[in-house]
Amino acid sequence: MSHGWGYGADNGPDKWVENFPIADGPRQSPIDIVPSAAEYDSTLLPLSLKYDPATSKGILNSGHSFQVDFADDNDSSTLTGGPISGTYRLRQFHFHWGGSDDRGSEHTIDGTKFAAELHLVHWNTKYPSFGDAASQSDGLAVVGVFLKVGGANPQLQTVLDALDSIKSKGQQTTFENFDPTILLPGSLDYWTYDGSLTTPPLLESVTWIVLKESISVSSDQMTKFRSLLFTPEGADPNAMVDNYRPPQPLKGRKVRASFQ
Ligand SMILES: O=C(O)Cc1ccc(OCc2ccccc2)cc1
Ligand SMILES: [Zn+2]
Repeated sequence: MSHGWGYGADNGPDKWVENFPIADGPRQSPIDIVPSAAEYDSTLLPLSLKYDPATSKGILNSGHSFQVDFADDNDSSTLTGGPISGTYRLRQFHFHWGGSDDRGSEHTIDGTKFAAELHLVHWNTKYPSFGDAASQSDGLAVVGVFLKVGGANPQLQTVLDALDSIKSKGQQTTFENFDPTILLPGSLDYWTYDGSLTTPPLLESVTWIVLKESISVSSDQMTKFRSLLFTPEGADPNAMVDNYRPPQPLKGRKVRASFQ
């Protein structure tokens, strides 16, 4: 049985290049964001995120993270404005987190890691499907939100309460009437740059939109993330922690800021 990619010593981020040579490509993600080196771009539009809670469908343990999936057969939940042109549909959101509160985010700010990072994944409706869009240079737009340890986050808790039902890889359950807007911080100021999926197949199809303002998460809530397993029911249990890729070389890319 081929040993699929993961986050362990034998199949983790340093090994991905063996099966996915694009891992050493020119626009890989995540990156370290250096605010003082980012360029304010006054032509960047405000983000417009319009989500319909009726589009949320279910929550799944993918074996790499957990994700909430959305119906994307119409324009009920979309991202427009910001650095992108046209309309991108919300497909799913998921998180990356650490084995302890001092690490877990994929992007970093001046080298600072956060405890976790939320990714809201959208695809460009100029393409017929998510799968088609995922292989195009302007196919995806991911909004990244840092989770900073502090007070408990009640809005996040509704998601965490569902995790007991999807402890093992492959488990899923319904997750309806959820509006991901409630997970967003007050400010939608952002940095943006051209990058990639942060997991295999590492496709260089993502316009990254990383919010400047974080949302809060308590240390107890972080413990809930770590109760998930990378492994399927019945296998030796392996805690789902440190499911993040470290920052990748910038290779000359510019990071733009929507704010001064
Ligand atoms: O947010 C991220 O981590 C980037 C990312 C976004 C979407 C995503 O979807 C899985 C997937 C995408 C394309 C092809 C196969 C699988 C996988 C990773
Ligand atoms: Zn992600």
